[in-house]
Amino acid sequence: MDLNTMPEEEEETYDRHVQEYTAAIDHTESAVNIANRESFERSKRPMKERSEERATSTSQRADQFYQTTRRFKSYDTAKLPSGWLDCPSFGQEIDCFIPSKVPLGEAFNDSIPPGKRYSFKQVIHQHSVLGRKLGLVIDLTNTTCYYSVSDLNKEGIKHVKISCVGRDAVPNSAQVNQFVYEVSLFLSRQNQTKKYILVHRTHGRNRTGYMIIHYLMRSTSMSVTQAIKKFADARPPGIYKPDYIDALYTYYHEKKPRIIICPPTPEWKRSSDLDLNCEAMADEDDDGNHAAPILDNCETEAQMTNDDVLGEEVPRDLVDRYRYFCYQTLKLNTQPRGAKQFPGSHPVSLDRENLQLLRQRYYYATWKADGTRYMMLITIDGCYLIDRKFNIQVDTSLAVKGVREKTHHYTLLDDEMVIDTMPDSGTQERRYLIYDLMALNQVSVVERPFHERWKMIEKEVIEPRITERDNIYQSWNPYYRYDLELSGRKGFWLLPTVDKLLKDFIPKLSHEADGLIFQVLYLMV
Ligand SMILES: Nc1nc2c(ncn2[C@@H]2O[C@H](COP(=O)(O)OP(=O)(O)OP(=O)(O)O)[C@@H](O)[C@H]2O)c(=O)[nH]1
Repeated sequence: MDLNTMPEEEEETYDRHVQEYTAAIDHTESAVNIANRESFERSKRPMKERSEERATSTSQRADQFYQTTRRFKSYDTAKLPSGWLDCPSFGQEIDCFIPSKVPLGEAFNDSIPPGKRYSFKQVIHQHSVLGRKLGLVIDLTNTTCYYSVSDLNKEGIKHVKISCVGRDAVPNSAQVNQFVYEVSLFLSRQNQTKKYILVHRTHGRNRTGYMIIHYLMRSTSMSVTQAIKKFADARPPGIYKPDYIDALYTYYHEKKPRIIICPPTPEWKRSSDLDLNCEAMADEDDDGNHAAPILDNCETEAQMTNDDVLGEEVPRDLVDRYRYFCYQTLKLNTQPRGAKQFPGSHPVSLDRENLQLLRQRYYYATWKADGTRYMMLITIDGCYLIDRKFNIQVDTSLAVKGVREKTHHYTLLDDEMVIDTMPDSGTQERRYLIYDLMALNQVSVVERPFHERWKMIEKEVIEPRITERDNIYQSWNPYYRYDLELSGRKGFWLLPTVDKLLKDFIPKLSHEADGLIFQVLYLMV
């Protein structure tokens, strides 16, 4: 196959334009001679070099061709997304990703000179020439008017739409999570043949880069700076909206180094943003350089409450999968989609009838922190909060992957979210007080005695995180803001020391306590 071969329907128009083109330009060497000479020289070079050269020479020819054909036919480019025509079609591969501008279907042919067309027919063709097989297209535009997915369906390429609404906003966490989820799902189903994922918004820079960088952050140990650079190298100039870059640093708890300079808006985008009066025009499916809407720690401003809705929505499939995992971990029988009720254990009141339980078992005591209970599921894709109604939301202010060599995957904790009010300043801070561990890296530990589980919280969750924090500070990523992670293990006391707990400890707490909890240590024999 050859990149120089256009898909069938275009051949006729293409040929006609080529004839017009060849007639219009002045040649000192005949076309046949040039073709023969080039073909001879090409045959002497290695295969890969040849196909890359073909791609370049095609685009050079297309450019010349476009300049010339413009003289013969006028194309109504006003219908195109601004800057689209001159924006390079796609970038280098980044692992399995190919960042791309939006392919435009045949309905746009009257607006695009043949050499500049970029529909899915060309996309598929061009990548197959480069030896790449597309398996998935992730469309981040907020419209369906650019192309029909029928060409993709015919080729067995999956199409996923994640509509990124909102001119001013970086994609929200739900959209980011859906992106990461779709990619992970796709990759987990790959067989031997590597298949690629084409990701596009309108021009394939800001939102496209933002999403791909999120995936890199969660699946590798790169820092934000490294991931931003990797994307920029593959798809120059990379993300050029400062707000998007800031949002990535905020999201992954990294301080932005001073040397990070946001590239200027590319020329092809700038010139298209000016109307005939040289006034800046608004984009139809892209956004301006507005303030980043989310993720800054605005919590300090508003008064926090236990009833605040924390975290952001996650895709439905993921909710079902995580619910089912909770049921399996807690050894409750159910079908994958039958997990509907919150499965966590619940204390019973210490009434007259239950008092005898204190004689049958050994207990630890702890204060009943007055907050909101969440089970917390840590996966490499993020930290999920599971509330008493069994809703599952992702919380971006909690531990996130991207800075760790090794992270928890499917570790399930039980905790109480409390709001601590600092005695001196009166400022509020959310804290997650972990009081139980149900699964450690996919393995259920509910059948182990509580004192073992409690030790495991310290050994497997808290201590590695502290070590990691120290490594992060000392080594390659001194910018990671560990202080934004607000979790700790809840303290437990042996029953004989309850008096101390009541008189000394509880009065000094920075949050409310409304009683005591007795936790079974093990049965008395
Ligand atoms: N199991 C357990 N629960 C705790 C602990 N600290 C606080 N809690 C909270 O206490 C709740 C159980 O208390 P109950 O009074 O039986 O239930 P409740 O009425 O839903 O709780 P509140 O809304 O806090 O009044 C749990 O669901 C947790 O939210 C702890 O250390 N262990």
